[in-house]
Amino acid sequence: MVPTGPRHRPAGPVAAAARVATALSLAAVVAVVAVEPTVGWGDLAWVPLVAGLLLGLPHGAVDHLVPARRLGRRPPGTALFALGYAVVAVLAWLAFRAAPGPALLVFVALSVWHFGTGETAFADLRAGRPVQRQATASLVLGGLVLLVPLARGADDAAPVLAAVVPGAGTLPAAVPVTVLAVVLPAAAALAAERLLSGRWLEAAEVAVLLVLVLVVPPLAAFGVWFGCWHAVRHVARVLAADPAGDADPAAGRLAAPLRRFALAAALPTAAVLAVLAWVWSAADGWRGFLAAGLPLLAALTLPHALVVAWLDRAEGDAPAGRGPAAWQRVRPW
Ligand SMILES: CC1=C(/C=C/C(C)=C/C=C/C(C)=C/C=O)C(C)(C)CCC1
Ligand SMILES: [Fe+2]
Repeated sequence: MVPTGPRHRPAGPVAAAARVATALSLAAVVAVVAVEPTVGWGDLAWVPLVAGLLLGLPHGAVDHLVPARRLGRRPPGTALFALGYAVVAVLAWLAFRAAPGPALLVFVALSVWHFGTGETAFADLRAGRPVQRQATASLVLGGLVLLVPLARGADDAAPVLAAVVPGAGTLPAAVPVTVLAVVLPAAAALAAERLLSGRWLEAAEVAVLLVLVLVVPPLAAFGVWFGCWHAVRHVARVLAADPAGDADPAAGRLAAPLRRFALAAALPTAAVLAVLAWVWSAADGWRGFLAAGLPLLAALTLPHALVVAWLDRAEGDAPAGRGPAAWQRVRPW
């Protein structure tokens, strides 16, 4: 697909998908927040976590097709790329098995970066700006949606972490306190900065996320954010890069691109679900399921984060109107 337009990628194909994704993600988060002061999540707080993790699975399922869609590659290139993707995932899984402690730290750091850059990239595209690197904002946003729930939910996460990293001691109590003391004021400052620069929707979103991570049981907060916010917004970007061209998404017709996405995502998602079903059957409750599933999640996250980082670079470096040559400069292989 060759982008067109004078200065940067037009909001066209992204705009409709981004609007729907914004509405869906905000509605889901507000609904989950509303449950807490009314009926309360109580003992069911693990449901949004596990459901959110499962719901979020397909968002990475067409990663192996993204460069092909962007660059118009033919199947042999795509097959090779999918193979490389799988090799990176297997290597990450082996690293997790060999050194779970350091691997978990790297996984959390990578996740903070991936979640934060996902937020800023989506906001840029939605506003019709080229994707820009915003390191501080990314760290703050990634910290807000992952580190704050982990810090607030340290007691819930402890048995999972103990199972993933056998023999590791408990985290000093100062760690979660420091995380909260740094990330929460930083997020409030980011909301204020966005508001002062006239980016009121982004400011409101940071405020909504602050309420989410402070009000809802922490791991449930992370689950709904992951499945209904991060994944939904990423899928919107994928729909905008629909292989059939810009016409459908640009005209706001999302059903056909969504169908093509669902078709392409079905097999990889089914394969991961089959592995997870086996993990669930062997696990003793949801904590055991998480402990066994985390290395798998981490393994899939590494190639996923790399592909999305490439996509961000492509959507920042290859502004519209420069033709395929501009895209070739940012080929991933
Ligand atoms: C450590 C830990 C968690 C961390 C999950 C992470 C870090 C998920 C990252 C996923 C990514 C980056 C997906 C890519 O799109 C849970 C399950 C919340 C709870 C238990 C302890
Ligand atoms: Fe992701």
